[in-house]
Amino acid sequence: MTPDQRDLDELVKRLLADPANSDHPMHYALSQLWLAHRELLNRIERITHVSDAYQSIAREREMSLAERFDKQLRQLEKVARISDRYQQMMRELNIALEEASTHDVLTSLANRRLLMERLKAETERAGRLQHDFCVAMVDIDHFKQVNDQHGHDTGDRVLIEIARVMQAEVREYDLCGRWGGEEFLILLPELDLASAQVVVERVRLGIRNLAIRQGTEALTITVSAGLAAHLPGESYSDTINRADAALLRAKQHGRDCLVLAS
Ligand SMILES: Nc1nc2c(ncn2[C@@H]2O[C@H](COP(=O)(O)OP(=O)(O)OP(=O)(O)O)[C@@H](O)[C@H]2O)c(=O)[nH]1
Repeated sequence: MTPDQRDLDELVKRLLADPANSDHPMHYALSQLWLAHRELLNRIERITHVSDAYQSIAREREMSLAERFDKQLRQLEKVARISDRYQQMMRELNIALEEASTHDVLTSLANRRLLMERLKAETERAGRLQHDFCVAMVDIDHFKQVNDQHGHDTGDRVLIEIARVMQAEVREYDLCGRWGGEEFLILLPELDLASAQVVVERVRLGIRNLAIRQGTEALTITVSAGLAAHLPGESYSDTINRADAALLRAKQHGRDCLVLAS
């Protein structure tokens, strides 16, 4: 509708609505004309709408086969890209979930669950292939004092640093894990007691040499450790218990040392 038509429309509406014109002899005729006019406009609008839809369908039909094929191909590519992104997201989520369920959040070391799985597998392998393996229990000395004197955040930093040294000092196929609060377990496959002792001593001295910065001072942290070689036929819990008993003796001997299990 043009602006002039709109003005005329408004004027007729006002004239018909004005009570002063209700008795005018042309009032009835004008109102009938007005209704007919509105009806006509509505019909034109509907026809235009249908015609637009029809033209768009006709345009689609006129599209060449190649164009339609291209369009469908583009749509398929889009769906494939979305699906690729979705699958990548799912893969990343799975990796993150796997990592969270098998690793300690603070130190990123193996958690107790992963340690137990590997201990079980190693015990079975040792039984099958007559391989040796050793277990070391490593516990921070007087860690409560570190927390009490320097705060929990510093305590956490100490745990992270110790984990880093452990990882650096063991071999690639050894597994370090956080067994409990300030207690760590090192699984040393295919090593006899004497060779495992060398590795665990290296870890112990590496931790001792850490010198963790705390304000102007450098904290010296020591650990005590107990080491046990898995005996043929024994369960991994028994091996851990013997390593734990050796650790207790290390604590009783004044800490900062490694004791071999009997
Ligand atoms: N900062 C921090 N502290 C922890 C965490 N887990 C356990 N601890 C602390 O570790 C300390 C362990 O204390 P204790 O069992 O008395 O052992 P300790 O002081 O190391 O003494 P010994 O083992 O006998 O040498 C407690 O103060 C716990 O709060 C942790 O994730 N972060």
